[in-house]
Amino acid sequence: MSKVIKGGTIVTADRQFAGDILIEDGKIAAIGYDLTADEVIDADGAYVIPGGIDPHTHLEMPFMGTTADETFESGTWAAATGGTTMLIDFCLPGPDGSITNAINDWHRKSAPQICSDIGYHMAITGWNEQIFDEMKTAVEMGVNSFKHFMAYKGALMVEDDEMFASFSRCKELGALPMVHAENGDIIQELQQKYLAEGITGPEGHAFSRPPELEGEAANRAIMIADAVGTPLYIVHVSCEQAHEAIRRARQKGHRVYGEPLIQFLTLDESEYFNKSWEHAARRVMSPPFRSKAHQDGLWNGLSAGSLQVVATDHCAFGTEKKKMGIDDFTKIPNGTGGLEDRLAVLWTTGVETGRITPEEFVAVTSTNIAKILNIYPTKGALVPGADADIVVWDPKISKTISANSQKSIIDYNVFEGFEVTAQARHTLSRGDVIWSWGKNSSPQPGRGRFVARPAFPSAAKALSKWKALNTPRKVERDPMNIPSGI
Ligand SMILES: NC(=O)NCCC(=O)O
Ligand SMILES: [Zn+2]
Ligand SMILES: [Zn+2]
Repeated sequence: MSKVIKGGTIVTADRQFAGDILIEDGKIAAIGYDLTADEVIDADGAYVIPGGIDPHTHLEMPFMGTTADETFESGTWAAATGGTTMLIDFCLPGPDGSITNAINDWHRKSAPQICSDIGYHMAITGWNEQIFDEMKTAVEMGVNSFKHFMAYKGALMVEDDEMFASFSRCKELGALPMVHAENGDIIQELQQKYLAEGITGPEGHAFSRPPELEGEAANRAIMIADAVGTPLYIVHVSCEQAHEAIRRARQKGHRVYGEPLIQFLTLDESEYFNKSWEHAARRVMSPPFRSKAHQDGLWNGLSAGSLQVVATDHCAFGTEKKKMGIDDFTKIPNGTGGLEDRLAVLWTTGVETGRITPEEFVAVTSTNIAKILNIYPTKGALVPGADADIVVWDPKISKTISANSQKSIIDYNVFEGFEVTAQARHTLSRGDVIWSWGKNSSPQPGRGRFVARPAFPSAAKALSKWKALNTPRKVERDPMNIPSGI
């Protein structure tokens, strides 16, 4: 059965125009005027945008001795109700260290639960021949991005030489290396320092992870990627120190991408000084929320193009699990929520204020990451042939964000009380309407699909060519000009 989305203003990453979108067999069949179909979806007075893609989630993440509460079912459903139609989740190696087994484990967990499409990044948390070999298999399984934690010493953290080896393997395979950029060694020292001083509350989390430690690690990761000759994606950029490193690298022609979180654009470190332990602990994530002084730079980066993607790092532990750190902030499971509210909060604080345009909104919530991860234009685009992952985005539907009414499974919301002035009137995933505002939509677990991502995004190919032209070469000397040995 064909559908047509009629009467809306279509917004892509580069323009806005009035038009209709015809959908057939889960794909966009045509974009034009006065199109007809079996079913009409009313977009009158609304925008029509590509479904949001959130490239940074940790559903059911085993972490810090527990597991994140947000499931693949509740997480993909909450995301869909907020206009996000694809998540990219992080696979973590299990006790056997196998990354291919980890990918299959994530398939086993996610497939029966997801109501919309999913992709994976693979975490590299050590280095050995098995990982070297299995990275090739992972790429063949449709995972073309590999995450390196420079923090979480003793758990997920890798050393510089391991990153160099893994980035080199990424280059060989045409895969994208990603980093969590914080100096894990110094964080551990500062954690012990503040605990010894009797600071055990969530404020200690912020004190022990100053922005300088993120900036240093961002510079280090950029240096390693440049030495190898590969692009680099820096996740959850929170501060000016990291953003400045990215700007400098990009001005030198390095292909470095930066991903601020919707939380970092709108919330700040004062949350950690709240007198309620629970309020503060619920907001413990890494890197921590920063002072307001950092927010303007992140916003400017989105409109200037030095930062490309707004994500959420949705890693949601309920309050009961946060209490694991009641006497020691280093034991508070790190992570907050955000995937349900990312688009509405960014639209309200960004587009409605004029900080970003509707086109930039589409770019940073969908199109840019689709290009970076090599799934454009199947995803992140409104063009014939693309998957019909589409949102009728209604700027006149407003709501007050609250844990009491959210679809997310956890018992709090870091955006509690935010008045947002835009919502998904309809969310379509591969042409199926999976959410409609004001209707009693319910999740359809298992209808989502894994989206395999081919390797060799164009940036990696271009960089390889340029590096090959400029690589250091042996100087051929006439033996006559070489002094004989003494
Ligand atoms: N970010 C966070 O606090 N938790 C999730 C794991 C990570 O991304 O570092
Ligand atoms: Zn991280
Ligand atoms: Zn993360």
